[in-house]
Amino acid sequence: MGDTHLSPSENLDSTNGHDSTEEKQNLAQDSQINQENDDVVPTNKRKRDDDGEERSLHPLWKTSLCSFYRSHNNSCNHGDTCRYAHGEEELRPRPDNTWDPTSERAKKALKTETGENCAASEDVMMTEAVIDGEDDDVCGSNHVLSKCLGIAFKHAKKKKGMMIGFITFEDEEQLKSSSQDLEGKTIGNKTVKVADVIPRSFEKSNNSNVVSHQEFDEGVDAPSSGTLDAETNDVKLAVDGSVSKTRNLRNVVTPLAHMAYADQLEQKKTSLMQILKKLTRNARKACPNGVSLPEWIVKSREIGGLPCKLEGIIASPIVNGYRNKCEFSVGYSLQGNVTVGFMLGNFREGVTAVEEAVDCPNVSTISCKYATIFQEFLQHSDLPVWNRFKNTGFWRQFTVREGRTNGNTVDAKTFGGIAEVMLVVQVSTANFDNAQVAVEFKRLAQAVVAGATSHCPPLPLTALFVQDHQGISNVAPADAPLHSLPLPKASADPDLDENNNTMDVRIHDYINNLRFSISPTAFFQVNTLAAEKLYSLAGDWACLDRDTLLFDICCGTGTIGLTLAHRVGMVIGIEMNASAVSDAHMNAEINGIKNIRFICSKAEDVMGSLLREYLNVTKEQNDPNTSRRGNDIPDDSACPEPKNGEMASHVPENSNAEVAGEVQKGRTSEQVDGISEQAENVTGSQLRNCLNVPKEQSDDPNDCGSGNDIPGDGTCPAPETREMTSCSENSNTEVGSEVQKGNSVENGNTSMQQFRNVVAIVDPPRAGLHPTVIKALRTHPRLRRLVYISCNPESLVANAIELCTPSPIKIEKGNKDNRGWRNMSSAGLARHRAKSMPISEAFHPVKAMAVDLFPHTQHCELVMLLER
Ligand SMILES: C[S@@+](CC[C@H](N)C(=O)[O-])C[C@H]1O[C@@H](n2cnc3c(N)ncnc32)[C@H](O)[C@@H]1O
Repeated sequence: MGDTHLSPSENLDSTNGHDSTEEKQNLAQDSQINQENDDVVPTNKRKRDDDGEERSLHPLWKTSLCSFYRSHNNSCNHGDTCRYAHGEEELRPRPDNTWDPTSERAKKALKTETGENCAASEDVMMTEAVIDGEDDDVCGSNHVLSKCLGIAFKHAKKKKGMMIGFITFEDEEQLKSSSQDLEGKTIGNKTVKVADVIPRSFEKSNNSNVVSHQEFDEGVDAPSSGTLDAETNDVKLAVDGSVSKTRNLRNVVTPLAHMAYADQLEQKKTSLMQILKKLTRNARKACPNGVSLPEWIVKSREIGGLPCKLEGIIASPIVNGYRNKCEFSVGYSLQGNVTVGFMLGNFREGVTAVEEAVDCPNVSTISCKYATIFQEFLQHSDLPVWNRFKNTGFWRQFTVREGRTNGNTVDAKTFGGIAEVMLVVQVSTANFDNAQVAVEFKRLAQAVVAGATSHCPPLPLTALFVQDHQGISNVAPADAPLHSLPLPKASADPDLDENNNTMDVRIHDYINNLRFSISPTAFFQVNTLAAEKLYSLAGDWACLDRDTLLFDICCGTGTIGLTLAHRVGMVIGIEMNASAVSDAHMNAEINGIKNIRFICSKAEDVMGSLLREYLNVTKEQNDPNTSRRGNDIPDDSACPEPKNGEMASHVPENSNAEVAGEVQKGRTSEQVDGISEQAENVTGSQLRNCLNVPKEQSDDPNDCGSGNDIPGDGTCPAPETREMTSCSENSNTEVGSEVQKGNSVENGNTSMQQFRNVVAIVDPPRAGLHPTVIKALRTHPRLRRLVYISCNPESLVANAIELCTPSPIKIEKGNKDNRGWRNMSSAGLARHRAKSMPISEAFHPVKAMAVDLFPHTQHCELVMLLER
């Protein structure tokens, strides 16, 4: 699941079909390719604005890359910090508009293929994408074509499957000659095919109904020229060139707000049921010939085709003003006024109008008040607001994050329960004079403090940050520069202290009586009280006891693992966002929780290695009679006993190698554990070092040394992945040292203890789990129970298809039937991938439950228990 904050793109998902069929179809049309086993290079021309200014990219590209990547791989792997989601960053030319394969960056990127360190960055996206990809790779760039391709193909030669590259040309002539050069070119055993990218609906020039970007841009500056209806405050949108829709902000942001809450819940439940049925249908279709249908599919007939019972939907404890984080867009209203609010539509549809969020019931009173304060400030600012078409301007986005006191409920009418507020203003300082910027920031701080204290009672105000982001979309990378602005002391509010300008300022919230420290960019569930219910449910379904090793996959600031740590032997949290991991460490510390470790990495890069590392058991250790049991926590009688007999049949007698051997039967080494090449390269010792587990200790599961003798050099080995790099390098050095400090020293003695139950709770971003993670989870026989939490039921279903479809008796060689994958739904792609899953015992869906974290919207969390 992704951060469900009210970003323009996200809060509009429900109505603008972020995941809708319509979008999939559009995405599928991104290029005209439908080839099998060939490298295909869709082409496109670089556009110029009517004023002659060269646009850095064709609007089509703004969403195409990641969308394509997603539709192709069903995951873009970049989570909340995904810049591909908007595609612009990577599609922008480098400042010098060249890609130099001899540069240090390129060399470093290339080194990854040879097993050396990779300092992958945005600029090496081309190669990064190729490295990232697993079966089929996608890359895109409008860097100078030929050099890029040279590098990309060099990687592609070593990879299997199809590779796609999007290329932009300066002019028609270049397009033509390059296409001719490329068409039919062979690289290794692959042949390049060139195809045109199909423009999206609003870009089709022959469609007179479509509102062009230019028109809209003019509409923004001079409202009378746009297709605007100022009287009704509505905008007529040309969608797909034919359908005209009328929207207002309340309908866009909270489309269910007109319904009674009970009816909203009922509607969500009904639509979830429809989505869940796809799991049954697709797993049935994917069930290999000669393999009998699993019992859950057979029994699904008794429950209307559902894969398991949908037990119900848990209501949100509060329905209005529940959001603890709102990301407001900055732009112009339909009347042409500078406005802080939400966008009326999707940029992809050509909509940039921003309207105030006054009538959106999910937004808290405090957030609304701060949006108004900021809006009033902007209306008198000397610096311009961001222009989404020209990619120029200064003020971009305004985020309000709230922290509650323990035990209080959020009351939308007062500020009850909200004790802390953090404001983050996103700006783009490039092209602006430093001195002017400094003056403006000072004025901003004064305005915010004055606005806060002018209320009675004064609005809470804990910190004010500015985030400097030059990219085209507002989705800033995790390492975008962040500065804290000093808040002037306000006489009316003695709590506001001018000295609170350190970067350490955070807000806090409480879940299950634990205190969580939240840094400005870290993920935290937006509906805290409902999240509490979600985590409790996940914990109950996970059947935890002191003999449980819990993997908290995509753990964010550690909330799930930390709230459940007291119920298990040990938690391993895996999270790719460095500041979230840093928060997670702090949260463990402030709550005195020691049996938890956090790993700062993409799950796909470490999951297989971690499972091998932690589940390296001997027969004795696997024997229920000799394994350690927690005495102080009784087993939950509602939970089935782990099937030790079954485990024994999967877990070999002795070594790790034998574990692999068992899984390996009938497969190539590449398939073993389903670990990608790069993940395989993360060795046990590298992980040990990142976890600060000394070799002697981790090699011997019975060695319960104190871990105090860990050499404190604070370095990790040079790993293959960016995330492992992050343990030791560059911007993540701090986190690296956090990881080193972590809890592992104190808990070194539990690091390699064996646990009878091994459970994973996964809570991925909207795109779902990376295929490599799915394979790792599915092919590790000791993992018997998996609780899947998702705010995107479609991706849960897709991942569950892969986890629950029975293996064939024997993997068919040369199963390369990827014809038509471009038009496949996520479920269809999952079915396709399920066919090449290494032979392994499938999970089965046991039960599902919805938890409503997002009243008034169509979104909802879905939890599913999978067992085997
Ligand atoms: C939906 S949030 C869940 C966070 C946490 N479980 C919670 O409830 O607060 C998803 C988290 O996954 C992280 N993430 C995204 N892609 C990831 C990946 N490939 N590997 C590890 N973490 C990832 C994001 O940074 C984000 O913190």
